[in-house]
Amino acid sequence: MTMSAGHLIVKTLEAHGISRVYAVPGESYLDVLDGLHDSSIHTVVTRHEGGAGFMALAEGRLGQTPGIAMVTRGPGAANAMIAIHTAWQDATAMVLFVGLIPLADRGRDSFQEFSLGGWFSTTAKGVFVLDDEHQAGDLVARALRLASTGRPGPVVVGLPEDVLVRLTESPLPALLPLPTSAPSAASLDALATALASAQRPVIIAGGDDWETHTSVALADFAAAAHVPVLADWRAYDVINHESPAYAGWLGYGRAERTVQALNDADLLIFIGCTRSDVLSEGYKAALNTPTIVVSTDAELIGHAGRIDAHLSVSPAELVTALPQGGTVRGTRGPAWMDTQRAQQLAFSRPGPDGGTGVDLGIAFEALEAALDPDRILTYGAGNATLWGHRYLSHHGPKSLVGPRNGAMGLAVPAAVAASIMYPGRHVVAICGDGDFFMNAQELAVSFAHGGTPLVIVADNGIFGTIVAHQQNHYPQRPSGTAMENPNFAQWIQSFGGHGEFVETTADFAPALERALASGKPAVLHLKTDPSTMGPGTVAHHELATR
Ligand SMILES: CC(=O)[C@](C)(O)C(=O)O
Repeated sequence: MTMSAGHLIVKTLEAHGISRVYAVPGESYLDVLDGLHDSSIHTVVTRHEGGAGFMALAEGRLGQTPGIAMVTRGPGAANAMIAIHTAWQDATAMVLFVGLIPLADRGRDSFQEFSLGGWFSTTAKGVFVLDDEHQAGDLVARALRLASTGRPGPVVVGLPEDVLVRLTESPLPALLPLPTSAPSAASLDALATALASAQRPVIIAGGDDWETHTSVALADFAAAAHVPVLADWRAYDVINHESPAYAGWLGYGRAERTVQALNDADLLIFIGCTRSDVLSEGYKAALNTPTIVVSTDAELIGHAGRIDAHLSVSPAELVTALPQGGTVRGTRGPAWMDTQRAQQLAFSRPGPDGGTGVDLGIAFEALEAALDPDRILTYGAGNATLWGHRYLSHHGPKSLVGPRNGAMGLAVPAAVAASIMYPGRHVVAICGDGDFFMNAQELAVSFAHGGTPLVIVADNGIFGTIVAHQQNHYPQRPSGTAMENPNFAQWIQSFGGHGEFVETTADFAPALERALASGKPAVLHLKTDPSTMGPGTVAHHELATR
C-alpha cells in the first residue's frame, strides 16, 4: 500500500503496541500529526517539551512499551533534552521523535536548524535521521527495539519535514520478538554455592524490568533464603514492602544502616542494577565485596568495583530460574535478614519533625494510611521527596517514577501520564515548591485527557537541598536559594481543579480526604518549615555532605 513516510511511522508505532504519544506540535512534522488523526494512538498534547519527554519517560517506566515523545526542531529538542538525560541515566526505554528542517536546507544555519547527533549522541542509545522515506517503518522498529534491549534507554529519531511527505510502498516492518536468554546451569550453581556459603548476603534490586510475578518470586526466594533485599535509589517498587525480606533502600536520604549492611555484607547480588555512584556512596561503599551482577547490559555502564560473576539475563529470567530459597540458606539463620528488616520498619515509621507549619512527618503518616495499596507515586528531585521515600510504601512494581539522575520537574508530568494510563488508581506527585513549579503547567493536560493526579507541594520557599549544602560549606550565607510562590491552591482552582492551602498539621488529613474524594486533579499546597531539611533523623549536615 502506498502511503507517506509520516503515516508509515504512525502505522509502525501502532503495530508495535504504542497506545499514547506525548507531543508538542510543530510544522516540521505535520505529516506524522496527520497520520495520528485517524490512528488508534491517543495523542496527548503537552504544554512544554520537557513535560512531553517526562511523560514519555513515565510511560516507559510504568507501561509495557517504550514511551514516545514528539517535538519540533531546535527549540523543541532543547526543551526535551532533560528527559533524554534522565532516561539515559535511569535506564528507561523511550523514543524521542524530532521534526527537522528539510534536507535541502541542511548546513545553512536555516531556521531552527541544529545538530541532532551533536546534541544527543552522548546521552542516547542511538540517534537516527530518516533520510530515505522507504526506511521510515524499519527505522521506527529499530528505534523501539534499541530502546528496550540490553540496558534500556532513550533513542532519538530525526524526521526531516520533506522526507515525511514522500510516498513509499514499503511494507510495515515485521514485529521482531525481543531477545530472551536464560541463566546457564553452571552460573545458577555458582550463585547457589556463593549464597549457601555467605553469612551476610544482600540482594540489591533495581531497574524498570519488574512485573508482579517476578517481584513476588524475588521476595519469596529472598525470604526463604534469609537474604535481605535493598532497593536501588528511586526503584523502591521492585518489591512489596510488606515482604519479610525487604530491608529498605539505598541512595540519598537512606538510613545509615542500609549502607552499613552493604559494608558488612560478605556477598552482594545486584539484580537489574549496578553498584553505581549513588549506591556506592560516591565510589566508596563495599567496592571490594564479592559481587554477582545480574543485568542484560553487557557493558555494565556505571558499575563500580569488584565483579565475581556477571549473569547476562533479565531479572525475570533469573528469578524464575532460581532454586527454592530454602536450599541456599547454608548455615545462615534468619537473624541477619530479620535485623535489617526490623531496622527498616523502625526507619519507615513516621514521627513528628517539629517546626512551624505543616509537620510532614505527621502528614505523611496520614497520606500513607489514606492511599490505596496500588498507589502510584511520582517524584522530582529535592529534599521534599525524602518524606515520601521514607514513609510511603509500595506493594508491587511499576508504581514509582522518580529521577535517579536528580532531575527537577519530573513529578507533575509523570503523575499526569500515570493518571491517564491508570485511571482510577491513586496517583500522587510528591513535590517541593521548586520542583512543582518547574513543570506545573502540565496539570493543564490532565483536564484535557481525564487524569486526576493529586499533587502534594511542600512549600518551604527555598531550594532546600542547596540550602543544606550552603549551611555546610557557607554557614549563615544563603544565596540564590529563595523563592516567592503564588497560592498554588487558587492556581489549580482557576483550571477547575481541587486546591487547598494548608497551613497547619491538623488541617492536612481532612484536606487530603477532600482532595482524594474530589475526582479532580488536585493540589494540596502545604506551608512547611524551611529549617526542617529532611525527615526524622536525616540531619542537615548529613544530607549536605552526601
Ligand atoms: C536530595 C536531592 O535533592 C537530590 C539528590 O538532588 C534528589 O532528590 O535527586
